[in-house]
Amino acid sequence: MALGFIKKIFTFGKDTAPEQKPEAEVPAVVPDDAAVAPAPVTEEPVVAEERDALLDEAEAANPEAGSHVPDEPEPDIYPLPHAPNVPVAKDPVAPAEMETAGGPSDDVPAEAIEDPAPDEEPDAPSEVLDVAEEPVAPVEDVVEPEESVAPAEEQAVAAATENPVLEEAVSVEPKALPKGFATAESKPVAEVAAPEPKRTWFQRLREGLSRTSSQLTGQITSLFTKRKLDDDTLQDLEDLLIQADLGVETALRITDTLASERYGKDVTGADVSRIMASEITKVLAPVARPLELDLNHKPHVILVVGVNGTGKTTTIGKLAAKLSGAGLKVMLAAGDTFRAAAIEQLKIWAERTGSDIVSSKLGADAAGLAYEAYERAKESKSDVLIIDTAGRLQNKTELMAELEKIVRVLGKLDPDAPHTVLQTLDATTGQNAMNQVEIFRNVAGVSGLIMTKLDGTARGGILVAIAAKHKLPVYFIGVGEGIDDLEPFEAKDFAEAIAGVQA
Ligand SMILES: Nc1nc2c(ncn2[C@@H]2O[C@H](COP(=O)(O)OP(=O)(O)OP(=O)(O)O)[C@@H](O)[C@H]2O)c(=O)[nH]1
Repeated sequence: MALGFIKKIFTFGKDTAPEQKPEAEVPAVVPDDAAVAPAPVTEEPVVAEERDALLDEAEAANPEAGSHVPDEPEPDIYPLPHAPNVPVAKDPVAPAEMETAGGPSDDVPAEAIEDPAPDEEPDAPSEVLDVAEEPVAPVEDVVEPEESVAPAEEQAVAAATENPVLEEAVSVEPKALPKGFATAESKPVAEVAAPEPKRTWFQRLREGLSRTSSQLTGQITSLFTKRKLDDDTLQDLEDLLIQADLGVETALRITDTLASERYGKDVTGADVSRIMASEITKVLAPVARPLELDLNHKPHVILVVGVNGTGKTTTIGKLAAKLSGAGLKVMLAAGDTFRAAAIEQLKIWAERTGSDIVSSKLGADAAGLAYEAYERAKESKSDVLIIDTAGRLQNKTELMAELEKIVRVLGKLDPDAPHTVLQTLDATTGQNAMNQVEIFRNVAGVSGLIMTKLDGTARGGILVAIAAKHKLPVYFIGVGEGIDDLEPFEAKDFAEAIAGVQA
């Protein structure tokens, strides 16, 4: 086992092991032990100049972007342990609790950080701007110089060498990706842990989609009761499928196949469900793909976008847990500078998952924060940088312009960055998800999707219509609020759940 890897794992000391419950107060994100506290964030003049020039250039390209935020973000970096085999806490604080626990910062009026409901249009509150324009408070969280970490590191290495349990714990290959990810070189994904009993999440998926499936199968059964398959029943069936959000294209695939097999004959609900499942699987199979990481990039940058409340921050936490659990060094960037609670929430996820985090003040320039995060991730040789963004509605011109600016700034740092632009879709949304994909695809170049909340009262049919139209990869599905409730997307499972076919 490489000594260097052991050192890497224990660089930040076991005092900050991820099992620790986060304190209610925000500073709990930073290790208590002064010996592992982070180094003061100092801005090198050359870097600052380059950044400012780049941001100015990006802003000149689109003056609307970032015009409401201050020029100088003040990123704080919170190096946290990233021991790959240290189990992460199973039951994260529910985000609602997190918001309460973190609470708004004292200097921010409560109304400035109110989370707009998903369907509301979040005007940038003037209070947020006021806060952004206030003199910047001194950096609260300080990074300890690297040298001071050495004794703890040595102790940890010694402990690992003496302790067979620890030694075993650090012996897993750091680059074994979790299920659902792949690298360009090796598409097949190695499973790093025994899979959870499939029943658990699959059952939740089925329950979530049961509203769609039971309604649909009930209507189909009554449609074909004592009726042979003719043009009228086919038309009625097509209407039902379209009402279930499956889209015209897939509805026609299903009715065509049914007609070719059983025209003029008796048809049962089971016949239709079987054909539905089969045709939906054909539509979804090409998009059920692993999230491919190009680890030559260091960092591989994942930008996470989507409408408010679709599950961006939670999904980032779940992804970070999978990646850091597999030994990858992960950095998170709290680019949702619009909402104080979102920053606190991401800090908690960083601590839980042993990821590093870069954050800035509420209302800071998100593109500037993305720039800083990239630089920090590069310096610290992070494998993956995941950037959270403010939830925004697609009709908010200035907010969408800000998102464009983030993409442009990252592109200047690495022409291929962001390497993945992930959009989260809320499965309870229905048809509106289609518009969301169209618009975010144009603005941010969305390269893949994650559908969340499939454990709720989901309306998953729209994912089939989106797959048929956009053919964007669907990497994972969210089936709960917990850290492990993110599953690789499987076309057949999903299709059968929608069609109400028994597994
Ligand atoms: N049941 C369920 N809830 C989820 C899932 N994913 C996220 N949530 C919940 O959805 C709510 C919103 O999630 P967030 O991660 O805060 O969403 P966001 O997109 O970051 O929201 P903004 O910060 O407002 O833009 C939270 O209560 C999450 O716990 C999921 O897969 N299932």
